[in-house]
Amino acid sequence: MSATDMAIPIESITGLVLAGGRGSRMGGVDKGLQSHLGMPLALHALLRLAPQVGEVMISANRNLAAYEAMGVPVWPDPIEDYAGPLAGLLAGLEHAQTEWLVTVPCDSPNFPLDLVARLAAAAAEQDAEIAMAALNEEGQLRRQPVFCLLRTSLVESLVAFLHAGERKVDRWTARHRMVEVVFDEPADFANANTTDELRQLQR
Ligand SMILES: Nc1nc2c(ncn2[C@@H]2O[C@H](COP(=O)(O)OP(=O)(O)OP(=O)(O)O)[C@@H](O)[C@H]2O)c(=O)[nH]1
Repeated sequence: MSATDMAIPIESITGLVLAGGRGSRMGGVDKGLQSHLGMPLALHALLRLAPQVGEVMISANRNLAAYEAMGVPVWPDPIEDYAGPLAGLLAGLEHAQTEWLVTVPCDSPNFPLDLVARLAAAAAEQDAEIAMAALNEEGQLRRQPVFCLLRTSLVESLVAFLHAGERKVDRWTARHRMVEVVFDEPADFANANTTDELRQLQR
């Protein structure tokens, strides 16, 4: 079996676009709704993710009607005050009807078309509960917690973690069987944190 064979059936994976952040490095705007090549950034991520999974959803905390207009379910964080991407992940885990959930951020429109297949193949091969992308940047591996496939049965573990006031992704994933999946083209994961970075994505 090649590394990109879908070892976990596509129908058993829900895709979640994380768009619930503060966007403070972009002046507090709703990043997912910023225009990129004529479409909201979050819609790019959604359209790229949809063929890789069985169903898709969005995690957002403001302008919910604008996200709902993208035609998929939209869930606000179940924890207030912008607890970070883990809070969006919790919304996804609570609402997904499938065995697996995969997340992508709204601000990274060019992620690989085989992202989910590669994460799923690694999770199945290693019998892992979590498969997380890691970028190989000149020999340094940098984990990408927002590009992550995980079993939805982890929901109770995450609820307990967040309700204990914990917020650090690494501290939570360390409690579970996790496999890192290395991607060698960091440019595929370029994202827009600032207005300048958004302009650069458009080149
Ligand atoms: N649901 C949810 N998503 C979040 C939250 N914080 C960040 N995200 C998402 O996680 C991804 C990475 O977020 P960052 O770019 O690090 O954070 P941000 O809040 O969007 O932007 P900054 O305020 O500039 O750090 C983006 O897709 C965000 O929308 C949150 O509190 N809830």
